[in-house]
Amino acid sequence: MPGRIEDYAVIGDLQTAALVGRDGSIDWLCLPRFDSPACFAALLHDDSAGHWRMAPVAGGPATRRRYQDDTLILETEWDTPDGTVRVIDYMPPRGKAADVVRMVEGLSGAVPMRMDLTLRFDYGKVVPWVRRTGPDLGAIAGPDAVWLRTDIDLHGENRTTVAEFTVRAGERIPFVLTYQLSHLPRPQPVDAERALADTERFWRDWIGRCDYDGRWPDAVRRSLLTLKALTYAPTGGILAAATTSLPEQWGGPRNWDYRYCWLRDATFTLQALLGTGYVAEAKAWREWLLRAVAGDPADLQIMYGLDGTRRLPEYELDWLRGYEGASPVRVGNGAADQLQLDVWGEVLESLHLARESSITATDTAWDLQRALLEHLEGNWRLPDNSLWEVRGPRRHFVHSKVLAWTGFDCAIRAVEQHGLAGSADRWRAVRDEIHAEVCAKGFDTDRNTFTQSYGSRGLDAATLLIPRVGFLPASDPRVIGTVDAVRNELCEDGFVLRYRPETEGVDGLPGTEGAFLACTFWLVDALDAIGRRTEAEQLFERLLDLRNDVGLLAEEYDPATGRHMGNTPQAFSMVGLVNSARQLSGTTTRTSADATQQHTGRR
Ligand SMILES: OC[C@H]1O[C@H](O[C@H]2O[C@H](CO)[C@@H](O)[C@H](O)[C@H]2O)[C@H](O)[C@@H](O)[C@@H]1O
Repeated sequence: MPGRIEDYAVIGDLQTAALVGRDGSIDWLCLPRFDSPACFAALLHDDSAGHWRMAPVAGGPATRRRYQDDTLILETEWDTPDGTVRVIDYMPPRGKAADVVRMVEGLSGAVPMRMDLTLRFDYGKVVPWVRRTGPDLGAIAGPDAVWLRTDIDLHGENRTTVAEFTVRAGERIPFVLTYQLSHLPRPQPVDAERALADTERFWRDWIGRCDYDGRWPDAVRRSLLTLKALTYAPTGGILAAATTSLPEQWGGPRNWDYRYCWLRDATFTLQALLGTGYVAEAKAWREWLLRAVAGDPADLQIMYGLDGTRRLPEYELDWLRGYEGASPVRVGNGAADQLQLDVWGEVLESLHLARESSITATDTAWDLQRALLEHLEGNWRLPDNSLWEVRGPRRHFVHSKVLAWTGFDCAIRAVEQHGLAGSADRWRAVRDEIHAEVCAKGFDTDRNTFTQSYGSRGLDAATLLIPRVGFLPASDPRVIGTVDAVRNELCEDGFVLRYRPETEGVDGLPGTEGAFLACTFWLVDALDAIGRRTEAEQLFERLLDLRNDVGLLAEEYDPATGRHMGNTPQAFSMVGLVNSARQLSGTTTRTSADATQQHTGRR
């Protein structure tokens, strides 16, 4: 059975990622890309949907686990009555093929070990043919082939490949699993020791470029490494998370596929990367963005595939029970076809941010921004699905309008501060109109808080972002009132819900969900911005305590059970950690909000 969501660590090669449980089982792996069908899908069913366990014969959770320094090399150790053993898991930088290496190292005594390898292609549906070919074991079905190379004897048990062996102190026994399209020749397996050194060098070089010198450096570096692991290197696209359908509600049906590039999530990620020295990643993201959104601005999508693919049809995998029975398991994401007005603002903000930093402007980027503004000018009055991608009726969401305001604000500053050509006067008029409308229709004067949508009684954690984008200064009583309202009415045990789903049935789904970790980081930032530093720090420390043993956060947290919920590891959450740490450390924040504050003398 799959472990708790917080039991999983991630390893990856910037094209895909595997989740490794505390019991030594890889329960999630899509090959060859993040968004390919999984060949290990036990996470969403049970072992029979594919898994790869490497553990002492007695099994059970590891005694301790850690990443090797600032790398994505995972070390899992068991102390057993026979001795101590370590399994080192890593995915070397991608050469011709994807490799997962599991190196079993004896630390003391002689530990009896067992390996169980159950390969099931197409998310657990397809049982491959498994054949021994020379030193390799090949598993082939349809387009896919996976090869395992090891010197240890293998045998079959109930459609699972098993190895039983003993590892003695000082021994290192490698198992190398390699993916290849089935019509291609058997791949050259990597040399496990050399691949380990290459993997270590890659991550050390990468983290060596980090210029973060604020507080909580270990937590920030681990978050950055995780964000990098969620980057699809061939295109520069940034994923929301490595998994699909980990539930936001025990038992479902709030289960979604996050293995795609959301413009919103990636914009937040870009801010975290740019603010910590990773300009190359930000450049790659901008180029990805320009390619993905090329064409008619009316066709801008809120999310794309890793390579900019537009069609992401949502369907259900009815042969999988779902994580702890939370069904359905979904692949694809219907939110791709939604109208979410904030995305125009976020794209404009991220391109502005790139311009404000050391990334050279291009004519193409400015042409795109002008086209997006033109579209937004004609459409900002429409109701939409909001950043929360509600599946209920469209509404006039306050956050969507605020982000539309942000889009115009960024463009006006591009003209005023960078001398770019544009209709600043017209944009100023639209910006002011949006501002006036939001303050008139989206603010509840009786309760002194912004609401989720015009005329609604519901609250929305996204209104915590109002001071961040510079829509109102943090000192404005309406901002302070909103922060207090969120703190008092939208928190469970101090952790922030996105909104209360039960209010007005806003998202069109049954049931409720956990606390949203990104929103809780936004509360940290907002508390700090309004001068309540101690409260902000206390909440931040509580969030740090929610990280699992290897520093990862899923999307949500359930205060009732103390468990992670939702897809993992999630960029939104890890970004929240980085940005809050930066803010509480007083490190320079290159967001447009800062530019606004400098520009208008606010704060
Ligand atoms: O709550 C319903 C929606 O949940 C998902 O969206 C959430 O995740 C996105 C990726 O991190 C994020 O950008 C968005 O703001 C979140 O609400 C799901 O992808 C949607 O299909 C679903 O409607």
